[in-house]
Amino acid sequence: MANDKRINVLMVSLPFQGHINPFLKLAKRLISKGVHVTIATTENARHRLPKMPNSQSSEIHLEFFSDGLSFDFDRSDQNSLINSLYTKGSKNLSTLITNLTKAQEFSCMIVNPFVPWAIDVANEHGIPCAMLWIQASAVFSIYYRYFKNTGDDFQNLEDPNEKVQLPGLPTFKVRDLPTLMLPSSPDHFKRLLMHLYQSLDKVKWVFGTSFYEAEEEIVKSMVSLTPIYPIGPLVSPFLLGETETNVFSVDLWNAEYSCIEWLDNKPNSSVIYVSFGSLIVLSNKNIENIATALKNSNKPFLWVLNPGAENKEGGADELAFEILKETKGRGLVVKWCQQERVLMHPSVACFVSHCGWNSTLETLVAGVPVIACPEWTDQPTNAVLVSNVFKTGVNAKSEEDGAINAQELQRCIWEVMDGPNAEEIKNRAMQMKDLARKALQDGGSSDKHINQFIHDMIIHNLHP
Ligand SMILES: O=c1ccn([C@@H]2O[C@H](COP(=O)(O)OP(=O)(O)O[C@H]3O[C@H](CO)[C@@H](O)[C@H](O)[C@H]3O)[C@@H](O)[C@H]2O)c(=O)[nH]1
Repeated sequence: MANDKRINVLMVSLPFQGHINPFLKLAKRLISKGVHVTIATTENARHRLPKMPNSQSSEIHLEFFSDGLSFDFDRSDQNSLINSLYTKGSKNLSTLITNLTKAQEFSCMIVNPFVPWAIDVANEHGIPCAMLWIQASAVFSIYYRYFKNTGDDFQNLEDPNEKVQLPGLPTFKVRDLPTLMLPSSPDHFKRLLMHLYQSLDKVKWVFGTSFYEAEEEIVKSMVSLTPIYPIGPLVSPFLLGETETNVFSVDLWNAEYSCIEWLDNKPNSSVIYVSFGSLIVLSNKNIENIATALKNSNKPFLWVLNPGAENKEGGADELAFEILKETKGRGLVVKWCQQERVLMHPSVACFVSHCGWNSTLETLVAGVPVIACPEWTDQPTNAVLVSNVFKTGVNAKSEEDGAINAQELQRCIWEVMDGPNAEEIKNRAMQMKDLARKALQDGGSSDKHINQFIHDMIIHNLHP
Protein backbone atom coordinates (compact mmCIF):
# COMPACT_ATOMS: atom_id res chain seq x y z
CA MET A 1 0.00 0.00 0.00
CA ALA A 2 1.24 3.47 -0.83
CA ASN A 3 2.21 5.52 2.21
CA ASP A 4 1.85 9.05 0.87
CA LYS A 5 -0.59 11.21 2.85
CA ARG A 6 -2.42 12.95 0.01
CA ILE A 7 -6.20 12.90 0.27
CA ASN A 8 -7.77 10.35 -2.03
CA VAL A 9 -11.52 9.99 -1.97
CA LEU A 10 -13.52 7.17 -3.51
CA MET A 11 -17.14 7.91 -4.44
CA VAL A 12 -19.67 5.16 -5.15
CA SER A 13 -22.93 5.82 -6.99
CA LEU A 14 -25.37 4.18 -9.37
CA PRO A 15 -25.30 5.71 -12.84
CA PHE A 16 -28.78 7.29 -12.85
CA GLN A 17 -28.54 10.87 -14.08
CA GLY A 18 -30.11 12.35 -10.92
CA HIS A 19 -27.78 10.22 -8.76
CA ILE A 20 -24.36 10.52 -10.35
CA ASN A 21 -24.49 14.19 -11.30
CA PRO A 22 -24.43 15.48 -7.69
CA PHE A 23 -21.36 13.25 -7.12
CA LEU A 24 -19.64 14.76 -10.14
CA LYS A 25 -20.44 18.25 -8.83
CA LEU A 26 -19.01 17.41 -5.41
CA ALA A 27 -15.96 15.89 -7.11
CA LYS A 28 -15.38 19.20 -8.88
CA ARG A 29 -15.51 21.08 -5.55
CA LEU A 30 -13.11 18.67 -3.86
CA ILE A 31 -10.69 18.63 -6.81
CA SER A 32 -10.58 22.45 -6.76
CA LYS A 33 -9.35 22.13 -3.14
CA GLY A 34 -6.58 19.65 -4.02
CA VAL A 35 -8.35 16.35 -3.26
CA HIS A 36 -7.93 13.40 -5.66
CA VAL A 37 -11.26 11.85 -6.60
CA THR A 38 -12.11 8.43 -7.99
CA ILE A 39 -15.73 7.63 -8.84
CA ALA A 40 -16.82 4.00 -9.00
CA THR A 41 -20.09 3.19 -10.73
CA THR A 42 -21.59 0.16 -12.43
CA GLU A 43 -20.37 -1.10 -15.82
CA ASN A 44 -23.66 -0.35 -17.60
CA ALA A 45 -22.92 3.37 -17.13
CA ARG A 46 -20.60 3.15 -20.11
CA HIS A 47 -23.62 2.47 -22.33
CA ARG A 48 -26.28 4.29 -20.33
CA LEU A 49 -24.60 7.66 -20.19
CA PRO A 50 -23.19 8.58 -23.60
CA LYS A 51 -21.65 11.81 -22.35
CA MET A 52 -19.91 10.40 -19.28
CA PRO A 53 -16.62 12.28 -18.82
CA ASN A 54 -13.77 9.97 -19.69
CA SER A 55 -10.90 9.42 -17.31
CA GLN A 56 -8.28 10.67 -19.75
CA SER A 57 -9.87 14.06 -20.44
CA SER A 58 -11.14 14.79 -16.95
CA GLU A 59 -9.50 15.23 -13.58
CA ILE A 60 -11.81 12.60 -12.16
CA HIS A 61 -10.64 9.03 -12.20
CA LEU A 62 -13.50 6.71 -13.20
CA GLU A 63 -13.70 3.04 -12.25
CA PHE A 64 -16.39 0.49 -13.02
CA PHE A 65 -17.70 -2.64 -11.32
CA SER A 66 -20.37 -5.05 -12.50
CA ASP A 67 -23.82 -4.98 -10.90
CA GLY A 68 -23.95 -8.72 -11.65
CA LEU A 69 -26.54 -8.42 -14.43
CA SER A 70 -26.04 -8.98 -18.14
CA PHE A 71 -25.65 -5.95 -20.38
CA ASP A 72 -29.13 -6.33 -21.93
CA PHE A 73 -30.96 -7.00 -18.64
CA ASP A 74 -33.93 -4.63 -18.17
CA ARG A 75 -32.78 -2.64 -15.13
CA SER A 76 -36.16 -0.99 -14.72
CA ASP A 77 -36.92 -4.22 -12.82
CA GLN A 78 -35.70 -2.50 -9.66
CA ASN A 79 -36.24 -5.46 -7.33
CA SER A 80 -33.87 -7.65 -9.40
CA LEU A 81 -31.38 -4.81 -9.74
CA ILE A 82 -31.33 -4.18 -5.98
CA ASN A 83 -30.98 -7.92 -5.21
CA SER A 84 -28.14 -8.36 -7.66
CA LEU A 85 -26.32 -5.31 -6.32
CA TYR A 86 -26.57 -6.74 -2.81
CA THR A 87 -25.29 -10.20 -3.71
CA LYS A 88 -22.90 -9.60 -6.62
CA GLY A 89 -22.38 -5.84 -6.96
CA SER A 90 -21.06 -5.51 -3.40
CA LYS A 91 -18.49 -8.30 -3.96
CA ASN A 92 -17.40 -6.76 -7.26
CA LEU A 93 -16.97 -3.36 -5.60
CA SER A 94 -14.95 -4.95 -2.84
CA THR A 95 -12.64 -6.62 -5.40
CA LEU A 96 -12.23 -3.30 -7.18
CA ILE A 97 -11.26 -1.58 -3.91
CA THR A 98 -8.75 -4.35 -3.12
CA ASN A 99 -7.09 -3.66 -6.48
CA LEU A 100 -7.21 0.12 -6.18
CA THR A 101 -5.74 0.16 -2.67
CA LYS A 102 -2.59 -1.59 -3.94
CA ALA A 103 -1.67 1.78 -5.45
CA GLN A 104 -3.36 4.32 -3.17
CA GLU A 105 -4.92 4.70 0.24
CA PHE A 106 -8.41 6.21 0.46
CA SER A 107 -9.05 8.76 3.20
CA CYS A 108 -12.78 8.42 2.74
CA MET A 109 -15.43 6.62 0.73
CA ILE A 110 -18.49 8.76 -0.10
CA VAL A 111 -21.50 6.61 -0.88
CA ASN A 112 -24.86 7.19 -2.48
CA PRO A 113 -27.69 6.40 -0.01
CA PHE A 114 -29.34 4.05 -2.50
CA VAL A 115 -26.36 1.64 -2.26
CA PRO A 116 -26.33 1.17 1.55
CA TRP A 117 -24.36 -2.09 1.20
CA ALA A 118 -21.40 0.08 0.09
CA ILE A 119 -21.22 1.36 3.70
CA ASP A 120 -20.46 -2.23 4.79
CA VAL A 121 -17.87 -2.59 2.02
CA ALA A 122 -16.14 0.61 3.20
CA ASN A 123 -16.12 -0.76 6.75
CA GLU A 124 -14.66 -4.13 5.67
CA HIS A 125 -11.81 -2.25 4.01
CA GLY A 126 -11.32 0.03 7.03
CA ILE A 127 -12.09 3.15 4.99
CA PRO A 128 -13.95 5.97 6.83
CA CYS A 129 -17.35 6.40 5.26
CA ALA A 130 -19.40 9.47 4.35
CA MET A 131 -22.79 9.62 2.68
CA LEU A 132 -23.92 12.20 0.15
CA TRP A 133 -27.68 12.46 0.66
CA ILE A 134 -28.86 13.30 -2.87
CA GLN A 135 -32.33 14.53 -1.92
CA ALA A 136 -33.68 17.30 0.31
CA SER A 137 -32.44 17.31 3.92
CA ALA A 138 -36.15 17.31 4.81
CA VAL A 139 -36.52 13.89 3.19
CA PHE A 140 -33.48 12.61 5.11
CA SER A 141 -35.09 13.85 8.31
CA ILE A 142 -38.56 12.37 7.59
CA TYR A 143 -37.14 8.94 6.70
CA TYR A 144 -34.90 9.11 9.76
CA ARG A 145 -37.83 9.57 12.11
CA TYR A 146 -39.79 6.82 10.36
CA PHE A 147 -37.12 4.14 9.86
CA LYS A 148 -35.44 4.75 13.20
CA ASN A 149 -38.85 4.99 14.87
CA THR A 150 -37.91 8.00 16.96
CA GLY A 151 -41.43 8.70 18.26
CA ASP A 152 -45.14 8.56 17.50
CA ASP A 153 -44.87 10.87 14.53
CA PHE A 154 -46.65 8.66 12.03
CA GLN A 155 -49.97 7.47 13.45
CA ASN A 156 -51.88 6.41 10.38
CA LEU A 157 -50.09 6.24 7.05
CA GLU A 158 -53.16 4.67 5.39
CA ASP A 159 -55.07 7.96 5.34
CA PRO A 160 -53.61 10.41 2.80
CA ASN A 161 -55.30 13.34 4.55
CA GLU A 162 -53.98 12.56 8.05
CA LYS A 163 -51.84 15.43 9.40
CA VAL A 164 -48.20 14.88 10.32
CA GLN A 165 -46.25 17.38 12.44
CA LEU A 166 -42.47 16.97 12.43
CA PRO A 167 -39.69 19.13 13.93
CA GLY A 168 -38.35 21.77 11.57
CA LEU A 169 -41.11 21.22 9.02
CA PRO A 170 -44.48 22.78 8.23
CA THR A 171 -47.55 20.61 8.87
CA PHE A 172 -47.64 17.85 6.31
CA LYS A 173 -50.35 15.50 5.19
CA VAL A 174 -49.58 11.83 4.68
CA ARG A 175 -50.00 12.40 0.92
CA ASP A 176 -47.02 14.84 1.08
CA LEU A 177 -44.62 12.33 2.63
CA PRO A 178 -42.00 10.59 0.49
CA THR A 179 -43.92 7.72 -1.08
CA LEU A 180 -41.23 5.06 -0.45
CA MET A 181 -42.25 4.90 3.24
CA LEU A 182 -45.98 4.58 2.54
CA PRO A 183 -47.86 1.26 2.77
CA SER A 184 -48.38 1.35 -1.03
CA SER A 185 -44.63 1.28 -1.74
CA PRO A 186 -42.93 -2.00 -2.71
CA ASP A 187 -41.06 -3.75 0.12
CA HIS A 188 -37.68 -3.71 -1.63
CA PHE A 189 -37.46 0.08 -1.27
CA LYS A 190 -38.43 -0.08 2.41
CA ARG A 191 -35.83 -2.80 3.07
CA LEU A 192 -33.20 -0.70 1.32
CA LEU A 193 -34.00 2.42 3.37
CA MET A 194 -34.26 0.40 6.60
CA HIS A 195 -30.76 -1.00 5.91
CA LEU A 196 -29.45 2.50 5.22
CA TYR A 197 -30.79 3.95 8.47
CA GLN A 198 -29.57 0.96 10.47
CA SER A 199 -26.09 1.52 9.00
CA LEU A 200 -25.87 5.21 9.90
CA ASP A 201 -23.70 4.54 12.96
CA LYS A 202 -20.99 3.36 10.51
CA VAL A 203 -21.18 6.66 8.61
CA LYS A 204 -18.85 9.38 9.86
CA TRP A 205 -20.33 12.31 7.90
CA VAL A 206 -23.72 12.85 6.22
CA PHE A 207 -23.70 15.56 3.57
CA GLY A 208 -26.67 17.07 1.76
CA THR A 209 -26.80 18.46 -1.78
CA SER A 210 -28.89 21.38 -0.58
CA PHE A 211 -27.69 24.52 1.24
CA TYR A 212 -28.16 25.58 4.85
CA GLU A 213 -30.15 28.75 4.15
CA ALA A 214 -32.78 26.78 2.20
CA GLU A 215 -33.41 24.19 4.91
CA GLU A 216 -32.16 25.86 8.08
CA GLU A 217 -34.89 24.66 10.46
CA ILE A 218 -34.69 21.09 9.17
CA VAL A 219 -30.91 20.97 9.43
CA LYS A 220 -31.11 22.34 12.99
CA SER A 221 -33.70 19.71 13.92
CA MET A 222 -31.23 16.92 13.02
CA VAL A 223 -28.26 18.20 15.05
CA SER A 224 -28.98 16.07 18.13
CA LEU A 225 -29.83 12.97 16.03
CA THR A 226 -27.58 12.42 13.01
CA PRO A 227 -26.45 15.84 11.76
CA ILE A 228 -26.68 16.51 8.03
CA TYR A 229 -24.23 19.04 6.60
CA PRO A 230 -25.46 20.74 3.42
CA ILE A 231 -22.66 21.31 0.91
CA GLY A 232 -24.61 22.49 -2.10
CA PRO A 233 -26.34 23.54 -4.12
CA LEU A 234 -24.59 20.80 -6.11
CA VAL A 235 -25.67 22.00 -9.54
CA SER A 236 -23.92 22.83 -12.79
CA PRO A 237 -21.25 25.59 -12.54
CA PHE A 238 -23.08 27.39 -15.35
CA LEU A 239 -26.08 27.91 -13.07
CA LEU A 240 -23.81 29.35 -10.39
CA GLY A 241 -22.29 31.80 -12.85
CA GLU A 242 -18.95 29.93 -12.81
CA THR A 243 -17.02 28.88 -15.91
CA GLU A 244 -17.07 25.17 -16.65
CA THR A 245 -13.49 24.20 -17.48
CA ASN A 246 -14.21 20.50 -17.80
CA VAL A 247 -17.23 18.28 -18.25
CA PHE A 248 -18.57 17.55 -14.79
CA SER A 249 -21.98 16.20 -15.65
CA VAL A 250 -23.56 13.44 -17.63
CA ASP A 251 -26.66 13.43 -19.81
CA LEU A 252 -28.89 10.49 -20.59
CA TRP A 253 -29.87 11.90 -23.96
CA ASN A 254 -28.49 14.43 -26.39
CA ALA A 255 -30.02 17.86 -25.86
CA GLU A 256 -31.83 19.65 -28.65
CA TYR A 257 -29.96 22.93 -29.01
CA SER A 258 -32.78 24.52 -31.05
CA CYS A 259 -34.51 25.30 -27.71
CA ILE A 260 -32.15 28.14 -26.88
CA GLU A 261 -32.56 29.79 -30.31
CA TRP A 262 -36.31 29.38 -29.95
CA LEU A 263 -36.21 31.00 -26.49
CA ASP A 264 -34.05 33.84 -27.89
CA ASN A 265 -37.03 34.88 -30.01
CA LYS A 266 -39.50 35.06 -27.14
CA PRO A 267 -40.18 38.10 -24.90
CA ASN A 268 -38.64 38.19 -21.42
CA SER A 269 -40.46 36.20 -18.71
CA SER A 270 -43.05 34.86 -21.14
CA VAL A 271 -42.36 31.12 -21.51
CA ILE A 272 -43.71 28.21 -19.45
CA TYR A 273 -41.05 25.49 -19.25
CA VAL A 274 -42.38 21.95 -18.65
CA SER A 275 -40.30 18.90 -17.75
CA PHE A 276 -40.75 15.79 -15.63
CA GLY A 277 -37.11 14.75 -15.33
CA SER A 278 -35.40 11.62 -16.53
CA LEU A 279 -37.45 8.82 -14.98
CA ILE A 280 -41.17 9.64 -15.03
CA VAL A 281 -43.21 8.15 -17.84
CA LEU A 282 -46.25 10.40 -18.21
CA SER A 283 -49.57 8.64 -18.82
CA ASN A 284 -51.56 9.73 -21.87
CA LYS A 285 -54.13 11.23 -19.46
CA ASN A 286 -51.47 13.42 -17.87
CA ILE A 287 -50.06 14.42 -21.27
CA GLU A 288 -53.56 15.44 -22.37
CA ASN A 289 -54.25 17.38 -19.16
CA ILE A 290 -50.94 19.26 -19.36
CA ALA A 291 -51.67 20.00 -23.03
CA THR A 292 -55.12 21.38 -22.17
CA ALA A 293 -53.66 23.63 -19.45
CA LEU A 294 -50.96 24.92 -21.80
CA LYS A 295 -53.44 25.51 -24.60
CA ASN A 296 -55.83 27.44 -22.35
CA SER A 297 -53.05 29.46 -20.71
CA ASN A 298 -52.37 31.18 -24.01
CA LYS A 299 -48.64 31.58 -23.37
CA PRO A 300 -45.56 30.28 -25.18
CA PHE A 301 -44.32 26.95 -23.79
CA LEU A 302 -41.30 24.69 -24.05
CA TRP A 303 -42.12 21.09 -23.16
CA VAL A 304 -39.61 18.28 -22.69
CA LEU A 305 -41.46 15.06 -23.50
CA ASN A 306 -38.43 12.87 -23.04
CA PRO A 307 -37.79 9.49 -24.66
CA GLY A 308 -39.06 7.83 -21.49
CA ALA A 309 -42.41 9.43 -22.26
CA GLU A 310 -42.86 7.01 -25.12
CA ASN A 311 -45.06 5.21 -22.65
CA LYS A 312 -46.50 1.72 -22.76
CA GLU A 313 -49.86 3.11 -23.94
CA GLY A 314 -48.03 4.54 -26.98
CA GLY A 315 -48.99 7.72 -28.76
CA ALA A 316 -46.99 10.40 -26.90
CA ASP A 317 -45.55 11.64 -30.20
CA GLU A 318 -49.00 11.87 -31.80
CA LEU A 319 -50.33 13.73 -28.75
CA ALA A 320 -47.41 16.15 -28.93
CA PHE A 321 -48.12 16.75 -32.62
CA GLU A 322 -51.78 17.50 -31.83
CA ILE A 323 -50.80 19.99 -29.10
CA LEU A 324 -48.49 21.84 -31.45
CA LYS A 325 -51.18 22.00 -34.13
CA GLU A 326 -53.77 23.30 -31.70
CA THR A 327 -51.49 25.93 -30.17
CA LYS A 328 -50.47 27.26 -33.59
CA GLY A 329 -46.76 27.75 -33.17
CA ARG A 330 -46.88 28.95 -29.56
CA GLY A 331 -45.06 25.91 -28.28
CA LEU A 332 -41.98 23.78 -28.82
CA VAL A 333 -41.90 20.10 -27.81
CA VAL A 334 -38.46 18.49 -27.53
CA LYS A 335 -37.11 15.18 -26.28
CA TRP A 336 -34.35 16.62 -24.09
CA CYS A 337 -32.80 20.05 -23.52
CA GLN A 338 -29.95 21.63 -21.59
CA GLN A 339 -32.19 22.37 -18.63
CA GLU A 340 -29.73 24.59 -16.81
CA ARG A 341 -29.41 26.85 -19.89
CA VAL A 342 -33.18 26.93 -20.30
CA LEU A 343 -33.72 27.88 -16.64
CA MET A 344 -31.19 30.71 -16.91
CA HIS A 345 -32.78 32.07 -20.10
CA PRO A 346 -34.48 35.45 -19.56
CA SER A 347 -37.53 34.34 -21.59
CA VAL A 348 -38.44 31.62 -19.09
CA ALA A 349 -41.11 32.73 -16.64
CA CYS A 350 -41.87 29.55 -14.70
CA PHE A 351 -41.26 25.80 -14.54
CA VAL A 352 -44.00 23.15 -14.46
CA SER A 353 -41.96 20.47 -12.71
CA HIS A 354 -42.29 17.01 -11.17
CA CYS A 355 -40.03 18.43 -8.40
CA GLY A 356 -37.21 15.92 -8.71
CA TRP A 357 -34.61 17.19 -6.24
CA ASN A 358 -32.03 18.18 -8.87
CA SER A 359 -34.60 20.19 -10.82
CA THR A 360 -35.83 21.78 -7.59
CA LEU A 361 -32.31 22.85 -6.61
CA GLU A 362 -31.72 24.16 -10.13
CA THR A 363 -34.85 26.36 -9.90
CA LEU A 364 -33.60 27.79 -6.60
CA VAL A 365 -30.23 28.66 -8.12
CA ALA A 366 -31.78 30.07 -11.28
CA GLY A 367 -34.46 32.06 -9.42
CA VAL A 368 -37.29 30.49 -11.41
CA PRO A 369 -40.79 30.10 -9.85
CA VAL A 370 -42.20 26.57 -9.85
CA ILE A 371 -45.57 24.95 -10.42
CA ALA A 372 -45.20 21.61 -8.66
CA CYS A 373 -46.83 18.50 -10.15
CA PRO A 374 -45.18 15.74 -8.09
CA GLU A 375 -45.66 12.06 -8.79
CA TRP A 376 -43.74 9.74 -6.44
CA THR A 377 -40.74 9.16 -4.13
CA ASP A 378 -39.44 12.48 -2.69
CA GLN A 379 -41.36 14.67 -5.16
CA PRO A 380 -44.53 15.28 -3.05
CA THR A 381 -42.31 16.43 -0.15
CA ASN A 382 -40.23 18.67 -2.42
CA ALA A 383 -43.47 20.20 -3.70
CA VAL A 384 -44.40 21.23 -0.13
CA LEU A 385 -40.89 22.63 0.37
CA VAL A 386 -41.34 24.73 -2.77
CA SER A 387 -44.75 26.10 -1.76
CA ASN A 388 -44.46 26.32 2.05
CA VAL A 389 -40.75 26.51 2.97
CA PHE A 390 -38.91 28.16 0.07
CA LYS A 391 -42.14 29.90 -1.00
CA THR A 392 -40.85 30.01 -4.57
CA GLY A 393 -43.89 28.44 -6.20
CA VAL A 394 -47.21 26.70 -5.85
CA ASN A 395 -48.28 23.09 -5.48
CA ALA A 396 -50.87 22.00 -8.09
CA LYS A 397 -53.52 19.86 -6.40
CA SER A 398 -53.87 16.53 -8.16
CA GLU A 399 -57.05 14.55 -8.81
CA GLU A 400 -58.09 11.76 -6.40
CA ASP A 401 -56.21 9.14 -8.48
CA GLY A 402 -53.06 11.33 -8.45
CA ALA A 403 -53.50 12.54 -12.05
CA ILE A 404 -52.72 16.12 -13.03
CA ASN A 405 -55.86 18.26 -13.17
CA ALA A 406 -55.93 20.52 -16.24
CA GLN A 407 -57.95 23.35 -14.68
CA GLU A 408 -55.85 23.38 -11.51
CA LEU A 409 -52.64 23.46 -13.55
CA GLN A 410 -53.97 26.34 -15.62
CA ARG A 411 -54.94 28.17 -12.40
CA CYS A 412 -51.46 27.63 -10.94
CA ILE A 413 -49.79 28.93 -14.10
CA TRP A 414 -51.94 32.06 -13.81
CA GLU A 415 -51.13 32.39 -10.08
CA VAL A 416 -47.38 32.27 -10.67
CA MET A 417 -47.32 34.42 -13.81
CA ASP A 418 -50.17 36.93 -13.44
CA GLY A 419 -51.93 36.48 -10.08
CA PRO A 420 -51.76 38.89 -7.11
CA ASN A 421 -48.94 36.83 -5.51
CA ALA A 422 -46.86 36.52 -8.69
CA GLU A 423 -44.50 39.36 -7.80
CA GLU A 424 -43.93 38.11 -4.26
CA ILE A 425 -43.16 34.58 -5.54
CA LYS A 426 -40.68 35.96 -8.09
CA ASN A 427 -39.02 38.18 -5.44
CA ARG A 428 -38.65 35.20 -3.13
CA ALA A 429 -37.17 33.14 -5.98
CA MET A 430 -34.61 35.89 -6.58
CA GLN A 431 -33.74 35.97 -2.85
CA MET A 432 -33.13 32.21 -2.89
CA LYS A 433 -30.97 32.58 -5.99
CA ASP A 434 -28.76 35.02 -4.13
CA LEU A 435 -28.54 32.82 -1.01
CA ALA A 436 -27.79 29.71 -3.10
CA ARG A 437 -24.83 31.36 -4.80
CA LYS A 438 -23.42 32.77 -1.57
CA ALA A 439 -23.50 29.34 0.12
CA LEU A 440 -20.75 28.01 -2.15
CA GLN A 441 -18.61 31.12 -2.30
CA ASP A 442 -15.49 31.40 -0.10
CA GLY A 443 -16.64 31.49 3.52
CA GLY A 444 -20.24 30.56 2.60
CA SER A 445 -22.12 27.94 4.65
CA SER A 446 -21.50 25.07 2.19
CA ASP A 447 -17.91 26.07 1.53
CA LYS A 448 -17.25 25.96 5.30
CA HIS A 449 -18.72 22.44 5.53
CA ILE A 450 -16.53 21.23 2.66
CA ASN A 451 -13.42 22.78 4.24
CA GLN A 452 -14.26 21.17 7.59
CA PHE A 453 -14.61 17.78 5.85
CA ILE A 454 -11.19 18.14 4.20
CA HIS A 455 -9.70 19.22 7.53
CA ASP A 456 -11.24 16.13 9.24
CA MET A 457 -9.75 13.88 6.55
CA ILE A 458 -6.31 15.44 6.98
CA ILE A 459 -6.51 14.86 10.76
CA HIS A 460 -7.63 11.28 10.13
CA ASN A 461 -4.69 10.73 7.75
CA LEU A 462 -2.29 12.00 10.42
CA HIS A 463 -3.93 10.01 13.23
CA PRO A 464 -5.75 7.08 11.61
O1 LIG B 1 -34.57 18.05 -20.78
C1 LIG B 1 -33.99 17.89 -19.69
C2 LIG B 1 -34.66 17.47 -18.52
C3 LIG B 1 -33.92 17.31 -17.36
N1 LIG B 1 -32.59 17.54 -17.37
C4 LIG B 1 -31.79 17.35 -16.14
O2 LIG B 1 -32.11 16.10 -15.59
C5 LIG B 1 -32.00 16.15 -14.18
C6 LIG B 1 -33.27 15.57 -13.60
O3 LIG B 1 -33.08 15.31 -12.23
P1 LIG B 1 -34.28 15.38 -11.19
O4 LIG B 1 -34.99 16.65 -11.30
O5 LIG B 1 -33.73 15.05 -9.85
O6 LIG B 1 -35.31 14.30 -11.67
P2 LIG B 1 -35.19 12.72 -11.96
O7 LIG B 1 -34.31 12.47 -13.08
O8 LIG B 1 -36.59 12.27 -12.08
O9 LIG B 1 -34.53 12.18 -10.57
C7 LIG B 1 -34.78 11.08 -9.73
O10 LIG B 1 -33.76 11.20 -8.71
C8 LIG B 1 -33.86 12.38 -7.91
C9 LIG B 1 -32.69 12.36 -6.93
O11 LIG B 1 -32.76 11.26 -6.09
C10 LIG B 1 -35.19 12.43 -7.18
O12 LIG B 1 -35.30 13.63 -6.45
C11 LIG B 1 -36.33 12.32 -8.20
O13 LIG B 1 -37.58 12.31 -7.53
C12 LIG B 1 -36.15 11.06 -9.03
O14 LIG B 1 -37.19 10.95 -10.00
C13 LIG B 1 -31.81 17.62 -13.81
O15 LIG B 1 -30.47 17.85 -13.45
C14 LIG B 1 -32.14 18.36 -15.09
O16 LIG B 1 -31.39 19.54 -15.29
C15 LIG B 1 -31.94 17.97 -18.50
O17 LIG B 1 -30.74 18.21 -18.49
N2 LIG B 1 -32.67 18.12 -19.64
